[in-house]
Amino acid sequence: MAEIVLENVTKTFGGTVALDNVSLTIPDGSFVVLLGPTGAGKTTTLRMVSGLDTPDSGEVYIGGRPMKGLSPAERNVAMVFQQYSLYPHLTVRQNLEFPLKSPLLRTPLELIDRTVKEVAEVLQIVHKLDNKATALSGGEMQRVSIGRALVRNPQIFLMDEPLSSLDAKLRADLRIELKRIQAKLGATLLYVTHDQIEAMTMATHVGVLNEGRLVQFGAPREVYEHPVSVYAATRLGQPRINVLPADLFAGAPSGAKSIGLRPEHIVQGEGEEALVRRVEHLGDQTRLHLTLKRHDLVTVTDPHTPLRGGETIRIQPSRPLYFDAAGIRIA
Ligand SMILES: Nc1ncnc2c1ncn2[C@@H]1O[C@H](COP(=O)(O)OP(=O)(O)OP(=O)(O)O)[C@@H](O)[C@H]1O
Repeated sequence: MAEIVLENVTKTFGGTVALDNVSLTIPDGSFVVLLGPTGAGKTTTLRMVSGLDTPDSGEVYIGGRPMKGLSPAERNVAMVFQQYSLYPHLTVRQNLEFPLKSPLLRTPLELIDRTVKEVAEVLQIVHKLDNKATALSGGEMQRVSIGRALVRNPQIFLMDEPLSSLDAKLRADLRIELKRIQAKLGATLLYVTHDQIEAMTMATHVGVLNEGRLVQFGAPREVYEHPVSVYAATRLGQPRINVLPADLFAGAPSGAKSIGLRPEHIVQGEGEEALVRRVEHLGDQTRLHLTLKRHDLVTVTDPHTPLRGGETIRIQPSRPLYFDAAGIRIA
């Protein structure tokens, strides 16, 4: 496996700057999740690493080697996309064998057999090896797509929203599976998602992109607890961080324009009076939707709270984050 380095990478399409001078080091064996809304530059970053596209300026290194001029095949990276890219007329076994049967590789047949078996075991699809790809469920098809990446034993895995077309239960199962596979192989994985739960649960590092610029890179907990800006703070956390005018509560430092309060960082019992608009019982937790001086906010509370809509409670911040007028964190 290998470290990936992007050094001052810029890519434009016509008038659109897709990546703006991005420098990023993806450590060997890490699971890096790129976060950002549509158009932030996530897929473009993957394409720069894969060799499907090339930077206008800057350089990509894999395992210390500059990648300029090297094709995707020469880079030894494997990609998994949101849409399964299986051959429908082939069996699962044939789909898994396919990447190894490239004449370029000249892989011995016994090795192909062994590798396919090992990968099928890891992905728990051994019993499906002789099924046609079309006879699989969506989750199984995506496992086979991931398997096609795994058999090649690449230096790097690049995954672009591989779980987003699956239902919630399968997504949750495959999240755990992917993390397990990555840990087992010690693979370097660069992963794009809109799903912040995937980011929090799988990533060793997250990279937050905003309009082609990398605005923060660090462990998910680090970005969650110490975001550099409102933008970075709102990328992680469900329910989202409450961003309110700083003067709603006493104690804001000078220059603070807004206060960021994670739902779990609101203490009940004393402080400002807030109206309970709605009590949302989710089973393992209960959310309170509150209104404080005409501002809406969400907090979490005891799952068995007796509170009901229409009541009032007192709240105050614990561990507040403060941001200036430009949204940059100042405290
Ligand atoms: N081939 C292309 N031609 C023209 N513009 C492109 C091309 N590829 C990307 N762009 C533009 O570059 C910007 C970044 O796109 P990119 O696909 O990297 O975003 P993204 O963060 O992956 O978004 P999404 O979450 O929608 O996939 C966008 O404004 C997009 O429209």
